[in-house]
Amino acid sequence: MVQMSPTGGSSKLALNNLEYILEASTNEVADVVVHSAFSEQKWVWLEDKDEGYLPGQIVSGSQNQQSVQVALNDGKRQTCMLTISTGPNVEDAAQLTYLNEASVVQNLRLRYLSNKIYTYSALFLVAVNPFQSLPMYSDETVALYKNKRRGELPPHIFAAADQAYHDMIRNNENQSILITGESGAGKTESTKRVIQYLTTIASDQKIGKLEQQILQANPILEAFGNAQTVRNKNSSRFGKFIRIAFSLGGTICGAHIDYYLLEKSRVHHQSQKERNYHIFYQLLSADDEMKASLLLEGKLSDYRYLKDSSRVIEGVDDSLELQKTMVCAQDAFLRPNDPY
Ligand SMILES: Nc1ncnc2c1ncn2[C@@H]1O[C@H](COP(=O)(O)OP(=O)(O)OP(=O)(O)O)[C@@H](O)[C@H]1O
Repeated sequence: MVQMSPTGGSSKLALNNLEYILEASTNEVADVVVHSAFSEQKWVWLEDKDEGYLPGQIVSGSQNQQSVQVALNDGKRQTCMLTISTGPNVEDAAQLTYLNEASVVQNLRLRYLSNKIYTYSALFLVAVNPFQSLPMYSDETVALYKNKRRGELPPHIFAAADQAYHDMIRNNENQSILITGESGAGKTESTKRVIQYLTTIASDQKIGKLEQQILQANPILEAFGNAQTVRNKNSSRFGKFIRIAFSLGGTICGAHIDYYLLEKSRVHHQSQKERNYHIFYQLLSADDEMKASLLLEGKLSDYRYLKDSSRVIEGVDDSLELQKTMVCAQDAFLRPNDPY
């Protein structure tokens, strides 16, 4: 039974990914607390003085309305008034009082809206793609996160990289960082930030700009393994396993990139809004001399594997990209014994 009381009170309800405060009006609910939806059927828990928690189901009401009707299992219905609250904002989703999909998503959303794109979820770090350049990856930020314990500073990809580095040194064990997410989520960007962090804190100054050397392999890998898709104009269509080797003293002494699972079917079929691998468009944008040396003739529309695809990527000049690929390829051939 739901207790009725003449005094006012407030309660919380998670609905449609928003957290509401339910306010009891004077002669309605008082100690009724609706905590959270626990399924997509808008089931809610109602706190009850005698029974603890009672399951109820929202039978009418929406975000735009002032109240919702909650049906209890004993057939009674209760009207609850709604006020939208801003909801939780915690650095670790594990700290949420009510752990359900709605409150986790709402927490990520609120943090994202104030440019806090990183949030812990117990052992994991969740990154929300900001799709804009945020001033959070400077050398000063790297220095700030160095040797810090988790929790001392806000969640950050640098904190994850620092933890892996120190666990390796402390336990003398190999460490792995798994970066996963759907296409366009920001995996490649996160990988670059991990490399940036490790090469900054663990490089021997005599060796030079390690980060640049490791990332220098990117143009050639991306030319042959990346393509424009509807989700990401520079989507990696292969998996990458990057191994960074450290000396016993903790400085980087080598790096190796393994690749796997190239999306081969893209070579012969692309949808109209997507492209084949960048390299094809880059080569066809080359000057006449280079095209002749590669026995390339004609335009994109003359090639069966390219003519039905999207042609250009907004903001990308394929001939400039070709130059970067060429520099990268020449570097690789000119320095075959370079450990990096
Ligand atoms: N932390 C970030 N800061 C700024 N922009 C970002 C960040 N992460 C991702 N982006 C933007 O989102 C775009 C897509 O990210 P990215 O290429 O890393 O995704 P991905 O998960 O590797 O995708 P795919 O699986 O398709 O290769 C990037 O080109 C970049 O513009």
